Amino acid sequence: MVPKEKSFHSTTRSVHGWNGSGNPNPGFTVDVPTNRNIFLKTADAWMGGKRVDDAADNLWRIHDKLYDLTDFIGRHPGGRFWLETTRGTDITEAFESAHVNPAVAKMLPKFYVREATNKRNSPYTFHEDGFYKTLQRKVWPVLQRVGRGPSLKMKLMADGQAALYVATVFAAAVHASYGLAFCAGLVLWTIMGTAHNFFHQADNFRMFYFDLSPLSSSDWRITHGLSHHLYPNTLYDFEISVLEPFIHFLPEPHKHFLHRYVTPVTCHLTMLLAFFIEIIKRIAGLIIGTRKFEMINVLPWAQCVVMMLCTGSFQTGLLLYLTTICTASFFFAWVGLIAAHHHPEIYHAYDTFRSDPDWGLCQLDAVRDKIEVTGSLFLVAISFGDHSLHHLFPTVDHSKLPYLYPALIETCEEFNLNFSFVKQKELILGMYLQICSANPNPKPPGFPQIKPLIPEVVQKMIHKKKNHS
Ligand code: HEM
Repeated sequence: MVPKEKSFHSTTRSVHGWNGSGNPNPGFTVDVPTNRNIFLKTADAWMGGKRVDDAADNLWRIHDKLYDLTDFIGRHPGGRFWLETTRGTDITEAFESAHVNPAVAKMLPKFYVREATNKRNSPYTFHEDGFYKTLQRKVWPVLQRVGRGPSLKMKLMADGQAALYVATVFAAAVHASYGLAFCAGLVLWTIMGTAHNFFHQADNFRMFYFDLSPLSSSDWRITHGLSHHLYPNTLYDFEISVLEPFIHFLPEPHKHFLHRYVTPVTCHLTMLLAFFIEIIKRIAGLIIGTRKFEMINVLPWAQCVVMMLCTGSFQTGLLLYLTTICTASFFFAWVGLIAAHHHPEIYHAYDTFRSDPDWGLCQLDAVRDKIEVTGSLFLVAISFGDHSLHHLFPTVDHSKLPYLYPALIETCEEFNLNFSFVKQKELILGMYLQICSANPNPKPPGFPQIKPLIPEVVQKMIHKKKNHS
């Protein structure tokens, strides 16, 4: 039954009020994630909410077992951050997707403490004969051959973008040129896409290129890496909740008409100002003590000061900097939102949930890949291409993901899944349609049983693999 209550301001009420299929967060034991609808949505608040919902004491939960990884934090090859941050939570999805190497799971018994007494909050499964574990087994020999880390081209691209950004910022400041400040913004947008590839991996200096923007790589490791990636388009996806009330992607049956028909226009203003809102949140967090000061977060201010010093004018320097970050903000947000996740045919909370909650299948339900960028490392990096594979193997460098297509397509065929790419224009239109949508999809998610769209570069790899075997 669809609730009669209409709510414009309060998603708490709307989510609580939903009674269509019992739970807008199907499969999860918690109906509305703790802290989902608070005013100041931050990475720390999301993690704190998950700690409450997962109830893993002060330990780490993987499947139905609790582990104490305290002594392993400093020795973790992926870096301290991932384990330090996730203490007290269920890390099943993070653990399973971060490590393709089967040797890693064999280390767990050393840290075993006891069985968990409560049911896992998350519905996702990782059965050995399920889609994801089957795919992982096929992918592992490929990764052993090609490696998981960045190629030289990927590293040079990231370093080149960073150098170009610094040069453009200086040029804009020296010439007091708004045109160059706009160009600096475009370069900043591209570098953020590339740096995103690096913050998913073990600690490395290139992930800090992301902090050239007013966004923080350590926050994004949580809000993007641990939230959006592991639970895409669900109520646990921070990248959905943080946009509310400015952009509502979930097809809530009682969505206010302003959210449906006005925000598809005003969302562009939100995209333009998104970085500002982050700056304000960051300052607010520092003032009220919910955020710790990190030296790296000084980078954006330093750029602003450089622009002021070079132009000799507070106002001109500030306006130049604002031009740069508004440009980066708009392109990063818009390209991100049309990249892969939003279309009424892509799974979102409230839609009918699949009957087999294999984590890999649920990832494919919430992602679509655009055909146009496939095969170009630069376009893939700046526009979140190869996105299905990136979601399935987030710690594998983007330069290595294309090698995994034959294994993905083969596993999809084995599981009777008609994996297909889509055209970019469908995802652009889909993003706006999704904002307008208040009709949960009654069909279980999946790919349509029509001729799949596979780019030529991927077809060639599949043929090559078939010829080899
Ligand atoms: C929140 C959970 C975790 C996350 C997000 C995470 C993340 C990562 C990342 C990003 C890497 C680098 C990947 C690479 O080099 O390909 C890594 C490597 C590794 N992690 Fe974790 N990790 C987690 C939990 C654990 C746990 C619980 C263990 C073991 C008890 C573990 C053991 C390892 C090992 C052994 C490696 C090296 C793998 C290899 O060289 O093949 N990790 N992890």
